[in-house]
This record gives sequence, C-alpha cells and structure tokens, in this order.
Amino acid sequence: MNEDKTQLRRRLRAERRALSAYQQRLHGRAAITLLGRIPQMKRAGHIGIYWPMDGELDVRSLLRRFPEKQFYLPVLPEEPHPHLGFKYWNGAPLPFRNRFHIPEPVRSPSRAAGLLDLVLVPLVAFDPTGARLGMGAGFYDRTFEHKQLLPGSGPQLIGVAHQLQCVQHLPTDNWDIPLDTVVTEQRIYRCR
Ligand SMILES: Nc1nc2c(c(=O)[nH]1)N(C=O)[C@@H](CNc1ccc(C(=O)N[C@@H](CCC(=O)O)C(=O)O)cc1)CN2
Ligand SMILES: Nc1ncnc2c1ncn2[C@@H]1O[C@H](COP(=O)(O)OP(=O)(O)OP(=O)(O)O)[C@@H](O)[C@H]1O
Repeated sequence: MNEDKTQLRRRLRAERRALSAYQQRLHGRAAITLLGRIPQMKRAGHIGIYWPMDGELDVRSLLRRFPEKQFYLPVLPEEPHPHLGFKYWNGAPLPFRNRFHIPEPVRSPSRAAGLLDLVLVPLVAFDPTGARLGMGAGFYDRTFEHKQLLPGSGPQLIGVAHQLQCVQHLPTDNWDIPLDTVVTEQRIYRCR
C-alpha cells in the first residue's frame, strides 16, 4: 500500500477521535439536517447505515427522523464471500460484536447490497471529486465493485464525514469506487 495513504489515515483518524463529545453531537445533528435535503435520500426506502466507531460521525438518529424507511447495518464478509452483507436494523440494542468490536444485527434478515437504494458510507478521508479513503480493508470497494462496470447502477453511495476529513486531493487506486455525494456537518458535495 502507498505510504501516503497510511500516513493520511493515521493523522485523520487521530483528528476525528480528538473531537469532543459535544462537537460530535453538533456534527451529527447538522449532517442529518443536510442529509434530509438530498433528493435521493427523500426517495430511498432501503438505506445502508453504519454503527459509528473511532470518532466517525454518528447518524444513527436517522432511524427516528425517518421512521417510514428501512435501515440496514453492514456485516463482515464470511469466507468465501468478499462482500459486506447488509442486515435490517430497527434500532434495538445489538449484543453481538464482530472482530473489530462493531455491533452487527446477526439474526436479522439480509438485503443484498445491490438492492439497497442508498448507502451511507463511513470514511477516513475524502476529496471533493468523491475519492474515498477508508479503514484500509477494501470492504466497501469490493462490495460496490459492480458500479464501476455499469455507471449509474447500484445504490447511491453517500459518504458521511466531519469537514476536517476533507483533503484537497486523495491518491486513488484503480479499485477505488468513488462516492456519488459526501455530506459533512457544513455542506453537501455533489461529486457525480
Ligand atoms: N462504522 C464502521 N463500520 C464498518 C466499517 C467502517 O469503516 N466503519 N467498515 C469499513 O470497511 C467495515 C469494517 N472495517 C474495518 C476495517 C479495519 C479495521 C481496523 O483496522 N481496525 C483496527 C485494527 C484491527 C484489529 O483490531 O484487529 C484499527 O483500528 O486499527 C476496522 C474496521 C464494516 N463496518
Ligand atoms: N475490487 C477489489 N478487488 C480486489 N481487491 C480489492 C478490491 N477493492 C479493494 N481491494 C483490496 O483491498 C485493499 C484495501 O483497499 P483500500 O486501501 O482502498 O481500502 P479502503 O477503501 O480504505 O477500506 P474500507 O472500504 O474497508 O473502509 C487493497 O490492498 C486492495 O488490494
């Protein structure tokens, strides 16, 4: 892996973890307000979300804001499948945690990633063109690989991040799947 990516990942992970609980709450609320203005979000019925970790923006209260929509959390791939699964989550407590200590609704029904209308994608860094740097396992890139073959297909990918995670230009690799939109506590970036 490219050293630039490794260093950037370390620096921005530390910066988002350093935000106070108060800042975190403000950013979460502001991002939810902006998400509510995105037309694709208004239309979406089945939405991939994530359980926040490591200082990521917390948008779980979308479940209360949009009680008519269905939300799904990612579950780690199991051999031999290389893709993230998505399982229905109604907001109930989740006792099971995966190997990264992230809760998963293991007993809930699954929905194929390609059948979600929209996926809120966690990230470590992004740039205004929609390039994304994640945790470094390539899970989201592999899961939405087909979007590269058929542009415009598959769920809308909406990155969710603190404004401090925006960098001028991110180095990309040929497997990176670009984001359609990025939402921060300050603004909406329309990338595609
Ligand atoms: N909230 C959230 N959920 C998510 C992701 C994410 O980025 N954010 N993922 C996006 O892909 C997947 C999990 N991906 C991950 C990839 C690497 C590490 C990681 O490197 N964790 C440790 C070191 C490894 C370990 O403890 O064994 C670390 O913090 O350095 C964590 C999660 C699915 N769920
Ligand atoms: N479509 C793919 N097919 C095969 N390997 C892939 C694919 N996408 C990513 N990878 C592999 O995954 C590894 C991690 O990729 P990268 O650093 O871009 O992950 P990331 O987007 O930061 O992580 P994540 O999506 O898990 O948050 C790379 O070394 C690459 O080899």
